[in-house]
Amino acid sequence: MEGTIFKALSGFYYADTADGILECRARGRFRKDGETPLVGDCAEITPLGNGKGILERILPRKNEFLRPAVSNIDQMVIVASAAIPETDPFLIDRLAVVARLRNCGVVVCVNKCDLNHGDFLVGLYRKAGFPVARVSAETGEGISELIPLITGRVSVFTGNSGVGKTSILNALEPGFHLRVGEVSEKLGRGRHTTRHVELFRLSCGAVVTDTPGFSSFDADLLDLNTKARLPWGMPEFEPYLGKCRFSDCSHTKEQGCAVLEAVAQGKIQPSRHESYRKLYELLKDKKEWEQL
Ligand SMILES: Nc1nc2c(ncn2[C@@H]2O[C@H](COP(=O)(O)OP(=O)(O)OP(=O)(O)O)[C@@H](O)[C@H]2O)c(=O)[nH]1
Ligand SMILES: [Zn+2]
Repeated sequence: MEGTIFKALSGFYYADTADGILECRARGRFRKDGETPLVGDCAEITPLGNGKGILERILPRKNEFLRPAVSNIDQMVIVASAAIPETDPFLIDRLAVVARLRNCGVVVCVNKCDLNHGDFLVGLYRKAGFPVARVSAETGEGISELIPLITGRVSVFTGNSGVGKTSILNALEPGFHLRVGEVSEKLGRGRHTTRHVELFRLSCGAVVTDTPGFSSFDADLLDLNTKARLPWGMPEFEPYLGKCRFSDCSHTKEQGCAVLEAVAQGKIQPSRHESYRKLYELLKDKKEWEQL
């Protein structure tokens, strides 16, 4: 039978199947082949009775991420805020590049609008072409506009620490006290969490996970192929790609660059191009083998 892995914990994989939830072990072959089942995977499972099963095979993935280790994600919901802690647009841009280059959609969710409307962020990302929801997890404002953006899809909620990811998930599902405050203060430095990754099905039909602690997906950013494909990580660059004077144009400083011209004409926003340039510099000196 087939099942979707929604939780991985201490060597057990919990899969949602037609027969309900099965607690599974992976066949020894997985370890031998260096293959790790991920939360989000669709798997072939042999049921063993008693709610237990064996993972036989992972079906082809639509995408996969390293940190958090999840697969088959439809979209990244990037939670941002113009109130404390303010979100740096460069972070949003970085996350959005990772998502797009992994065949994963992006929704920008500007939270804490009860404290600050975040017009700058809302305008910036609407103009860049992303679906944007403006919400307050505190008052519930805008949450009804977020729901259609996530219904029927698997979303990973991410964004800088304290921006309100968990609060939004709780606002989406009242009474769904998603690991609130499950934070170890003992470790001293900042917020360290020992949470596992888990997919949750909300009653509105959305499947969600929030990233354990904060993940900038930087490991994913530096992964294979990002450098060559970076321009395709910026959706509003697309109409101009292939139209530069030089075919190997980096779109950072060249004469006859169609992307730079679009920036000059106000069709691409300077802050988005600036993020692209920073990412380009970051990835420029990475040799292919270092990116593996
Ligand atoms: N005023 C206001 N406060 C909010 C809102 N959303 C969240 N907060 C507060 O912001 C703080 C952080 O919220 P969390 O939901 O824990 O943020 P998080 O993004 O999950 O944080 P990490 O788990 O550290 O990644 C809490 O004190 C919340 O009560 C909001 O819309 N308005
Ligand atoms: Zn160019």
